[in-house]
Amino acid sequence: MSDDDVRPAQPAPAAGEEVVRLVDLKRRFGETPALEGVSLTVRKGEILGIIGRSGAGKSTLIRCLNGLERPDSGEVHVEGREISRLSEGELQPLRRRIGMIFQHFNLLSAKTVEDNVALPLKIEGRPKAERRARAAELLELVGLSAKAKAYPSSLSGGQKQRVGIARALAAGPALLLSDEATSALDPETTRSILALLKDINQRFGLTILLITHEMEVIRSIADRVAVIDAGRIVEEGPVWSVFSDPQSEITQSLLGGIRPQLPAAIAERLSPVPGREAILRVDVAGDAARRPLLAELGAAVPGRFRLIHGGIDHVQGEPIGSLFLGIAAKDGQVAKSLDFLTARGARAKVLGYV
Ligand SMILES: Nc1ncnc2c1ncn2[C@@H]1O[C@H](COP(=O)(O)OP(=O)(O)OP(=O)(O)O)[C@@H](O)[C@H]1O
Repeated sequence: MSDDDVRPAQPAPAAGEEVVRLVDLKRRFGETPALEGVSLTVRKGEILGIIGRSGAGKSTLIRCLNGLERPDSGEVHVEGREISRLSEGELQPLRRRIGMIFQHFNLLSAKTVEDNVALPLKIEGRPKAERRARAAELLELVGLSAKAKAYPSSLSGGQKQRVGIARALAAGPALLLSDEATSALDPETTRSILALLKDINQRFGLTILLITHEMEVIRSIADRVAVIDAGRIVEEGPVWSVFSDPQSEITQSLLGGIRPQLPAAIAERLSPVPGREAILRVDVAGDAARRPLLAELGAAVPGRFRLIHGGIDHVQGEPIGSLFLGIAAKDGQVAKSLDFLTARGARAKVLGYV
């Protein structure tokens, strides 16, 4: 299919313009605050990941964005238009500017794959021939042309989500909202669906806002990440930057599974009382992660040290990493090593002693 096919039917904002802007969004359910003043923007062509634990407010945020929920206060701008006070009738055309994909796919079981994909166009009253042609193009895009006449029950989870993606793109949306779209899929299928989303984003400049509770999803495809906790955005920034230096406890905890951790056998023996060997955590990003830091440390600071665990990863093409070092706690070697590593742009701290 050509680039024109996924371009929105109405004029879209210029590159870098805000597709979504939320301003101080608040929503309570009785005594329960779901959103406590959320402000964020999504710019054209970017993939913003919103991550948070269960109950953090993610679904409420999405529902405010597509007009299914009205905030108590604050503003929801989609393509420059404030939508939070619009009537149902006024919301209908705007909802077409937002495609959605869901954890459980939400396909109609009594309709064929191609009819599911064409459904948004049928609702718009577009002619049958156009619907057929568009469904065929989209099914080709998601690699499912052979399944056009099949019913959803005969598809795998990954195939169902591909149909969901094709359907979400049918009306040429300005924004794709992904609500835990890979949470029900196995890791390999998850990777293929995320690769498809990234491909669509890069080829057509489609703006994507994805909601997830998995950092791996953010790491794979998002440009920016916003961490939501108890109805507030607690941290936001480019993915590599947040991953390399997470500020909030919740972000650190969400990253726990994918950042190197001190091996349990050593963590259990760790003591705050200075002993034979100091255990250091050294976090590096950008230039500090590109240099031969350990060789330089060995040459600059005399004494014995060992690499216990860690490595360098690449996120959005930026090297970031965490290293755990054991350094002999004598002759000032620990203090000299800390000074040296800090001067080289690393973040180094003593976790304890063994
Ligand atoms: N309709 C509702 N009535 C009452 N409380 C609600 C309602 N919707 C959400 N809440 C509450 O608001 C808070 C935020 O819920 P929300 O569903 O937005 O979180 P979430 O991050 O999407 O969680 P999950 O990942 O489990 O879906 C929770 O405390 C939830 O119990």
